[in-house]
Amino acid sequence: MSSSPVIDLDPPPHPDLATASLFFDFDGTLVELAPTPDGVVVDDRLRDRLARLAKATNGRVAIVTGRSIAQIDTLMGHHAAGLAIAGSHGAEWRTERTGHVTPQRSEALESAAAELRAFADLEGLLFEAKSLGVTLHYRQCPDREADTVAMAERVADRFGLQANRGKMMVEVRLPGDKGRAITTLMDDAALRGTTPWFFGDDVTDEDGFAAAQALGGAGVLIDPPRATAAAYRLDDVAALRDWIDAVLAAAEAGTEGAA
Ligand SMILES: O=P(O)(O)OC[C@H]1O[C@H](O[C@H]2O[C@H](CO)[C@@H](O)[C@H](O)[C@H]2O)[C@H](O)[C@@H](O)[C@@H]1O
Repeated sequence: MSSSPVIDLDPPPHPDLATASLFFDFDGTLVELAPTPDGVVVDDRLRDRLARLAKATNGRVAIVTGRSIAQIDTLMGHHAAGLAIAGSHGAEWRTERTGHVTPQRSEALESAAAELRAFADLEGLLFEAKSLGVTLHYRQCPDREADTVAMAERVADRFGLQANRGKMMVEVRLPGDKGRAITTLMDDAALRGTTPWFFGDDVTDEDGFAAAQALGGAGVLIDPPRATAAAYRLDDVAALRDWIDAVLAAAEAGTEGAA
């Protein structure tokens, strides 16, 4: 079987913050991955970086995540209030103008969650309950991957829900994707006509990269080289933090580039 070679991508240039809208995935992009969902570290330097970016872009900074908005609020504290957030892969969102827009949890989701919780208990998986979905994590028992994914896909299919895979996990949830999430946020009067940049690490971020590009912007992969719809790449969370610091330093010194 032949597969096309993966071409490495350049690091992103500095965006023109006067016209850019910046969208960030959370886990693996803004914060380092941890063994468990509750184990991630959100430090004050990250909160400070996001606040300074929001100031420099006139508020056009958003988190676009597979986590629920409630989880981001818990992890970010009151700093989350200053940012737009699309949670649950875009099934819910919150901006200053719209407030929190979210569908109801469906009976199908309740039933699917009960079945998957029982499966997780039996298999020794970490079960994560979220506002509009559930995640089965096999990071602690990678040999359970195939069975776990198969179970999640069966249950999603039976209850008319969406299953998707991510890093060492599979989710069952209400429909949504990060492309739609970015398109929805970009329709806000404050963002319309600006240039979207989306930074993400996981396969579920690929829809977001494609949407950013379709809207005249670009995706930035935060991961080792792989086949991707992103136009640029940085190695990891630390490299993204350094890049943000350089962008902020240039902007705050009044020497910002205009990509
Ligand atoms: O869209 P994201 O913001 O990247 O969220 C995707 C999922 O992230 C979380 O899981 C991932 O991070 C965990 C903590 O570092 C890690 O243990 C796990 O293996 C990763 O897949 C979160 O728990 C999920 O709910 C999100 O959907």
